[in-house]
Amino acid sequence: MTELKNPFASEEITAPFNEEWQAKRRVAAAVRLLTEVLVTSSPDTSKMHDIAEQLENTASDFASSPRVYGRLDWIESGQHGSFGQVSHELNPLAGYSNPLAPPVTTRIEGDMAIGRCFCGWAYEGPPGSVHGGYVAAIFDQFMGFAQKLGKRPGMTGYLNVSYHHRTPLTTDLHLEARITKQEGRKTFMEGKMFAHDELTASCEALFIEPRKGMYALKQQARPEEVFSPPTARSGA
Ligand SMILES: CCCCCCCC(=O)SCCNC(=O)CCNC(=O)[C@H](O)C(C)(C)COP(=O)(O)OP(=O)(O)OC[C@H]1O[C@@H](n2cnc3c(N)ncnc32)[C@H](O)[C@@H]1OP(=O)(O)O
Repeated sequence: MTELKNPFASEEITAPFNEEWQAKRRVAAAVRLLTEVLVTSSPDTSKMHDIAEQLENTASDFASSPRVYGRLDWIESGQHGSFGQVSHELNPLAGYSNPLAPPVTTRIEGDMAIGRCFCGWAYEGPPGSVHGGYVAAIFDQFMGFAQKLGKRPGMTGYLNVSYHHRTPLTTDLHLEARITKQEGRKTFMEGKMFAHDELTASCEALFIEPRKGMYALKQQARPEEVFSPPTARSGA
């Protein structure tokens, strides 16, 4: 079971597996900063075109290194860490090496899961507030971690989110979750999100352990095609 052991479950941020991830965390932090600056600044247009060219060159330079697509490929060589360690880095909500991740941090305290998150201006939906889709995504990640309490890890069957108050940007968000019921492969949970002690959102979630267990997912077919993001130059 160590392969899928969850490395998110510490109050401290788990250290990177090796120097490669340490460097990638730094790059990811820089990209996060870039995203924050992009959506909160207004340089003149020609300066922005210059910046875009620099970034395009940086991306090409990056892309010329060996490419690895997907966590299964990342673990294949044994050089980049275990499935859990790679997930810890690349998870789209909690991965320190993935600039899409705010990131969400998580830990277990007794029979509760506790989480923390902080969303900058790039996450704005309603004015000054976190986009509701991101609130749901944060819950999905957090509840997916919290099901660890039940020891039957599975995938989200449903996630019903209630939005009580706006969830503010640039504010420490506190998350709590607990199991309400377990029936065989099914784990039912409830979760809450707070900002400054105010309940902003809550959820009810069902996670279902797949018939053949989570390991079976590793045997399933993986996407074949290499994804090339559209660029402004290609007109998208
Ligand atoms: C360990 C880290 C995990 C991290 C998770 C991160 C969170 C995620 O983003 S997961 C991604 C989003 N979720 C998904 O993609 C899941 C897609 N769905 C599936 O793959 C499958 O439907 C799966 C695995 C959930 C269940 O499939 P399977 O194992 O075949 O279940 P199956 O035997 O049909 O049903 C089991 C039970 O669950 C119930 N059930 C299945 N789906 C649902 C559902 N959506 N809602 C309610 N009940 C359901 C069935 O009715 C059945 O109940 P009972 O035993 O009482 O008859």
